[in-house]
Amino acid sequence: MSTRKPLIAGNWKMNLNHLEAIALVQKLAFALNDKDFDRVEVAVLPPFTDLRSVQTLVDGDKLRIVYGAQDLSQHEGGAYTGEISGAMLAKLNCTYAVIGHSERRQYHREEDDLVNAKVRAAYRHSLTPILCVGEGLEVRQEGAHIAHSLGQLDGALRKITAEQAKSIVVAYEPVWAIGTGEVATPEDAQEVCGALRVRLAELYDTEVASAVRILYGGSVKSGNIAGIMAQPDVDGALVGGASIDAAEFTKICRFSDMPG
Ligand SMILES: O=C(CO)COP(=O)(O)O
Repeated sequence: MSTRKPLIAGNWKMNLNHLEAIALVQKLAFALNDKDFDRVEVAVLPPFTDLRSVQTLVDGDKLRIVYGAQDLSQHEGGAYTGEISGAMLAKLNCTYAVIGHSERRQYHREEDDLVNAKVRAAYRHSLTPILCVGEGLEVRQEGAHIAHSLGQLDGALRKITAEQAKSIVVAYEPVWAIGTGEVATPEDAQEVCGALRVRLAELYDTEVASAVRILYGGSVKSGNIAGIMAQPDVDGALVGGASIDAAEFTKICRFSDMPG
């Protein structure tokens, strides 16, 4: 039995303004209790414009929900119009920063070098990266999904020390399962998550490999979370669409009560 605390993280993507963000976090705080937070770490990942409001609410009401950003700049500051720095996110007490999400790789042409630079920027500001890896449909059909995901992991972790790597969160998100309703089977998720953990042991050591939390993401719902969480190398979920529905996200956080 692993000692890794499960993490259920809601990636809101480009949904909900700051007022809607407050309403959703309030609903989650009302629905979830101390027993839930003892069992599972619950994180929300709202748009940048919501973070200050979420921080104020979490601080003011001493909520046990943690939060983070969906991206950050690799730069420290200066003439980078439209970018948000790690220092700015750290000042808002963000715990996490999502890095290398497939939507950024696809629509913003983020490659492994940039992803690596962002991972390093996150560590400079004591933010925990939620590093996303995962293959598209063609790669899966060729049977190259493991090599592809491991390649993205290798690329992202260049120059990252064992001490740093120990705290990273890796999210395996097969692109063909994102927002499509096409969920990978629990065995598909385990196959790649297990391979990612073996690679962490090769890149570092077994201490790092057994400390790192590896999440699955892609059409996670209350109806499929239990089977996914039953896999030995899956330590949580990165939830998209279902994370902006308070009742549904609450059920996902209570995955141990859901039918498998
Ligand atoms: O991309 C995802 C989370 O980062 C998954 O999105 P969906 O849960 O909407 O498929």
